[in-house]
Amino acid sequence: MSLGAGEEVRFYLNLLRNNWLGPKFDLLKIPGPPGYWGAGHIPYLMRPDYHVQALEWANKYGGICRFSLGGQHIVLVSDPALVQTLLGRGPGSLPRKCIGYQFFDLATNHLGRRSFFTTTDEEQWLLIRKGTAQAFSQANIRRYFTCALKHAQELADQVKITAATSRAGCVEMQEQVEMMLLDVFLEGLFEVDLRRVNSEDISHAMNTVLLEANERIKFPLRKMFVNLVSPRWSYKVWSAQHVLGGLYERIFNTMRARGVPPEDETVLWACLARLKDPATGKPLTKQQLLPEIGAFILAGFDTSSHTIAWCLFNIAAHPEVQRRIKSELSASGLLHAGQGNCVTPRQLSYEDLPRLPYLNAVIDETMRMYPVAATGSVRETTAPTQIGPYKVPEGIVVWPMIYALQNSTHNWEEPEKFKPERWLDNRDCAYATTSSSNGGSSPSGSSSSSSSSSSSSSSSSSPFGSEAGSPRAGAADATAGPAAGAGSAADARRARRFAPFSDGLKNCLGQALGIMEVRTVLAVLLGRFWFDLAPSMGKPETVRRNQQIALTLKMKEGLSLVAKPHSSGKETQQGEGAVAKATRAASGVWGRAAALAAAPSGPLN
Ligand code: HEM
Repeated sequence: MSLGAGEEVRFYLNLLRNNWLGPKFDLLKIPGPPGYWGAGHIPYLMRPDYHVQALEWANKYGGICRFSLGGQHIVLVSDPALVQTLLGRGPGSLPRKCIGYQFFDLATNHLGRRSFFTTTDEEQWLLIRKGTAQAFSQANIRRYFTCALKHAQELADQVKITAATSRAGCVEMQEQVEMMLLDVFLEGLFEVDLRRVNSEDISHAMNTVLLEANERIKFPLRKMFVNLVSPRWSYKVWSAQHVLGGLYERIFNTMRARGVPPEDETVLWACLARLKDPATGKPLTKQQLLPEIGAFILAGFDTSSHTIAWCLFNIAAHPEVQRRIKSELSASGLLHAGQGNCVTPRQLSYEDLPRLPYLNAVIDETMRMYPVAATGSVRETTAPTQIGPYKVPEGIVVWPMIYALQNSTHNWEEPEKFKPERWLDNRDCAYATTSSSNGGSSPSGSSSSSSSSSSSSSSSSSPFGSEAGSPRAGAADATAGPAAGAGSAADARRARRFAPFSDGLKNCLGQALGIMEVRTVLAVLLGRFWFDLAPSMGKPETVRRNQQIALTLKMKEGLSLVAKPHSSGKETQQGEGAVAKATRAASGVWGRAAALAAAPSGPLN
């Protein structure tokens, strides 16, 4: 599938038709902000945090509203029931067919070919999705856990050294975590020898290309001007594409050199290497595989690493939350005891991960407030379509926007507040309590109320993917193939107001891996360090204002934290005292837990 001009011609014909020719149905009845003649709302969206602007419109105009990028009309949807329908598997769902996705190809290959993530060819998507689903099975996630744990411990060692040698113990975490998870991905899923990879270069190249892709999404015509207006930037993007292309090619060559993998090998590279072109019956060619390798790398490290960075930000900004996490870790024997050289009483195990309900509530609340795929998942109408009470023509971009779904005042009470407790107090927190049939077009948000009546405790203790009633219920269970849902049929019918991994057939394939990585890295880091925001970050409000979309949501200036190892005795007086108290109080529990837990390889060093 090449990036042909056909796609763009179709796009501009749509613009013509939607603006001047052809029926508009109810399009112009959809409420929305006034825009500029010709440019529509582009000027409003040029800000780096354009998702915040979109949220403001959703709050003001309701669960369905409209704006435009030049002549391209966009219907922004944040009503949970309607989001569910649009992304779902049943009638009313829309295909992921939108010009915006083609810009991801900048990062996945420099040959101009579509990956299964961006293609409109459903056969290509199904071939890859189905053929690689096994790579994300429980057994494999457990296997990748070993790799993630090793790298998380190395990261913790690195943080300790950097904190000891830098001014005021400051460590830049966003980039560190990014590079570390790239290593996990390459080593765990592709079994690449990391000595031959410069993670820093790859990570910088990915960021450069994603920044450019992001600008093109907002202004598709940019491609024509950027070479003229900014040749130096163009060259930088081109070079970055080649750095990424070089990595994908090396991975491909390594895969081919390994030969045909045995049937029982289901790690990602083996699943990819086994794929056959349905047309020829032969293994996929280099041209076919490179974009797919790129798509997995693109999707697989930026997302998890920025989620971890946002969690660390929230934790550092809320000392009371951090103390509670420490006491939970302490009760499980996973908090550094405060003596010796950073030794935790026992090694973190895979089974521990779902058994840390408070830490997991912090992760869920962070993923609600700062979903890294904030601006996913975009869809497009391919025929006149009913969107809630409105009928819209073909070729309209419909945007069930994750950030607006999870942060709008019509879906949540006090959405701007960081409250991990909401996940503990209400096991149905991920779901809207009522669903509208009209798509919630009322600005008052009558479509779905956030008030929760249930107060049963949810200490999600079941393994990943089968946490019925948990935020991830209904998410794809990789073991069951592409379209499978792990939640009950009743859960699948309930409207979700929390979908950080998107929903429906094309939800996140790697979500079990992502969650495992986030939990593992946080448990290891928080077991060893007390984190404060570095003074250079300013107040938490400043960080919130400095959000940036570079396809994923990140902190514009990175995340600088003061990391205080528990052994240094440098924790803040308040923090240290409370943690020590919690540790003593929990020592009885820990004693029992330690006796029960079979620590596989003894204490950490
Ligand atoms: C916390 C971490 C992650 C988050 C929040 C996340 C979120 C998402 C979202 C929202 C989508 C849908 C995007 C759209 O339709 O526009 C998606 C797709 C995808 N994600 Fe993730 N993701 C995460 C981690 C991962 C990891 C670790 C992998 C590993 C390979 C991965 C692989 C994929 C793939 C392959 C797709 C495309 C699926 C398809 O088109 O069928 N993700 N992800």
